[in-house]
Formats: sequence, structure tokens, C-alpha cells
Amino acid sequence: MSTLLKATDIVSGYLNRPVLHGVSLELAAGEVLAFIGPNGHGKTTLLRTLSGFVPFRSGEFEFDGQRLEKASVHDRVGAGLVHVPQGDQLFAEMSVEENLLMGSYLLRDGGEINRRLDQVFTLFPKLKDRRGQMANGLSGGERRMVGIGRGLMADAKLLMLDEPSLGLAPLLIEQIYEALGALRAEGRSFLVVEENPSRLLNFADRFSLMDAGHIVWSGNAQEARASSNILKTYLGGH
Ligand SMILES: Nc1ncnc2c1ncn2[C@@H]1O[C@H](COP(=O)(O)OP(=O)(O)OP(=O)(O)O)[C@@H](O)[C@H]1O
Repeated sequence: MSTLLKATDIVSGYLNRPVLHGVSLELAAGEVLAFIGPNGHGKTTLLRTLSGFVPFRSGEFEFDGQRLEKASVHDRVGAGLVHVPQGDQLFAEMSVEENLLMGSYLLRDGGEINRRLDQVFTLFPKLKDRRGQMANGLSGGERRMVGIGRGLMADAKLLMLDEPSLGLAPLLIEQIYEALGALRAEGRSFLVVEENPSRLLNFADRFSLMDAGHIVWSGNAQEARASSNILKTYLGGH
């Protein structure tokens, strides 16, 4: 498999507060890499650094053959690197459809936009029924679907998902992961962050455990299951 993303020794943070202290990761096309671990240890900061919202202080970042550590957010989206942020961050006074269309703002081809919209509605039929509804009237699960759908509208080569299960009831989490599994089966690549990673054991190919801005453990799902310390501390003993 070809390498889609390679980042080496990322150091980044906020003002005088470094958060990531030399994080390296590599992801092949079609692969799902998960970052797990307790809150406040840099998982969100990693996604924000890769997507360009937090600058690299040092380190290198190559995505789909392009060096991107100094690129704008806009150029990274254009390269196919799309961030689905924690808490959805929808435009509250805009409809479901308008929110989705914001994801394809770089595209001018109306036919292609409609094709992607149809794909999102096939994946999340509920959104088709709600397409004219304002985002502020949606349920938590519907909001999450719009957030992911907006990422798909950008035709992401890599979707970076920040806590897709956050705040959802177990049944909805299952539905969301079922949809993500369908996208994965089509060959999409994901970088996913979850505090509680039990849902990811059937979704992610590899896991990296982040602690205080360092990767302290990496392995595949089988190794995660086999590692009693990891299971006890981070996977809730499943
Ligand atoms: N905008 C910000 N300004 C200053 N410090 C921040 C900012 N955002 C996050 N931090 C700090 O950076 C550290 C890492 O936070 P980060 O959000 O990356 O962790 P996380 O593992 O993703 O947890 P969470 O899921 O709660 O976001 C924390 O100590 C946090 O307080």
C-alpha cells in the first residue's frame, strides 16, 4: 500500500505552551489509524496541527506526495485532508443541505456537487428527509451525520474525525460506526481520535496511545486486545 500521510517529530502547541513533543505517524492509503487516550493529552491538538489550525513549531508533514507543514488550511483541504471537528461545529442558522454544501466550497462543478450530495444522502438517509431543516433543530446524532457528511462533500482522501462517538447514545454510536465502516470498505482512509476506544476495535487497523503529548504505545487491534495494561487503563477492560 502506498503511504498517504507521513509526519515526523511534530512539535506544536498554544502560545508558550507546547502540547505535542515530537509526534510521528504514518498512514497508508485505505488505512484507519486511531489515536486513543485520556482527554487533555494532545489528540485534538494533533488533528488541529495536521489540518493547519495550529502551526507546526517543528517537524515535517507530507500528505499524498506534497509537503504541507507550512500550507494554509485551505490548501490542505484542497489536497484532500479534511478535519471533522469535535462537537460538529455546524452553522446553526443554516439548513442541513447548506451545511453540507459548505464542505464542497472549493468545487464549481454542479454535477459533481450533486453526486456527492447523493452519496451523503445514501449513507445517511435521515439527512435527506431533513435537508431543509435548520441545523440548530437537529438531534445530536443528526448533527454528527451532518459533520461527517460535510467532510465527505470535500471528497476527502483522509477524513480526520475528532471523537465521533462523543455525547451520543450507544445505538447512535453504532449507527455512526456502521456508516464509517461502509466508507472504510470503499477504501477511504481515516485518522480517528477517541477517548474511549472500545468502538474502534472493529474499525481501526492500528492504534497509538497518546499521553502528555507523546505516543507511548502503538499496535494493531489484536495487540490492543492482548495488552492487558492498555485494555485496563484505556479500553475499559473489554
Ligand atoms: N486553544 C487552546 N489554548 C491553550 N491551550 C489549549 C487550547 N486547546 C487545548 N489546549 C490545551 O492543550 C492540551 C491538550 O489538549 P487537546 O485538546 O489536544 O487534548 P485531547 O487529548 O484531544 O483532549 P480533548 O478530547 O479533551 O480535546 C490541554 O492541556 C489543553 O488544555
